[in-house]
Amino acid sequence: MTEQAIRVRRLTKRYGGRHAVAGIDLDVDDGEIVAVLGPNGAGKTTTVEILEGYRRRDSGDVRVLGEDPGRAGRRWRAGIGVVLQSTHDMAEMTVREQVRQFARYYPDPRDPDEVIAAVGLAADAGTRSRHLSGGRRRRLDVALGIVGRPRLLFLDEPTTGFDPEARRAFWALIGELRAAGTTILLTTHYLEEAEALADRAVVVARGRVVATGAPARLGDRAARRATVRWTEGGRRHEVLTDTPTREVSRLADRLGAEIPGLEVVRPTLEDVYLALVGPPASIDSGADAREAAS
Ligand SMILES: Nc1ncnc2c1ncn2[C@@H]1O[C@H](COP(=O)(O)OP(=O)(O)OP(=O)(O)O)[C@@H](O)[C@H]1O
Repeated sequence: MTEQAIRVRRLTKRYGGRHAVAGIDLDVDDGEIVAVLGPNGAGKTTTVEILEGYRRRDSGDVRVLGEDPGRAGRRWRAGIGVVLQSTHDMAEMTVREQVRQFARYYPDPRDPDEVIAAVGLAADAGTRSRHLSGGRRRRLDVALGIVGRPRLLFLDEPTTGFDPEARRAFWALIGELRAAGTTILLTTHYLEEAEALADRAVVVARGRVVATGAPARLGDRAARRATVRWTEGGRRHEVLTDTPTREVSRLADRLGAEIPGLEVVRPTLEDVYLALVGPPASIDSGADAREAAS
């Protein structure tokens, strides 16, 4: 069944006089994993919460699993799974109790114990959630998001605060959901997360889509350009080029086989992303990557 899971046209939402979402278009096919990337305040959560039916839009056309989330009923809700940014509090209940309770909300849930095992929490099934580490707590959130066997899963910044090991384990879990055919829309600040997980990335800044495409090809032309630097006549020289190999070979003809101080630098995905979204107010690692590349 190839159908569009999400179709959004000209979506807007204002808070007071300010646009949080200023005309977003978004398409997600069935079975696709799409990452919405963007800095703090870009409008990602507002957009996703409108798609989940938790916020009202001001204008625009929104279809999620064929329905308008602003009007859809319980049957529609049973088809979506949601992992919010900040979680509900059932701190005194154990992992197993929470997953079982959530399973009761759905007409055709997965087996709670299988879900607990799938997210790697089998050893913690009897643990109260307030005793779980941040990473394990997030796995429980995912378990609650998938126990209803959703066709479409929303993950809002699922790995914020994870250490690298927990992040990789989480990525593996998403890979399993992908293999099972789940459609996933996730928001993230992490470019490497979009690259690891998503078929397509949609970059949002100031309430608008500023780029869309396969994560590795974001910014496309800019991503293929390279900077060639070398030393000649006691000075550093630099050119920006689409054809660095030809440039280097021309230099070699002119300067001899060993070109003094030769460097060929391609922009990292971080560089391309930062160029798209503007100043990196909230993207510390991006600033580092830029410094390292320059
Ligand atoms: N309930 C609200 N009332 C007023 N303004 C809001 C509300 N929710 C969000 N905003 C504002 O709307 C803009 C977009 O916020 P949103 O949370 O959608 O961005 P985001 O991209 O998800 O950011 P983050 O990565 O920090 O979660 C921000 O300027 C935010 O301050």
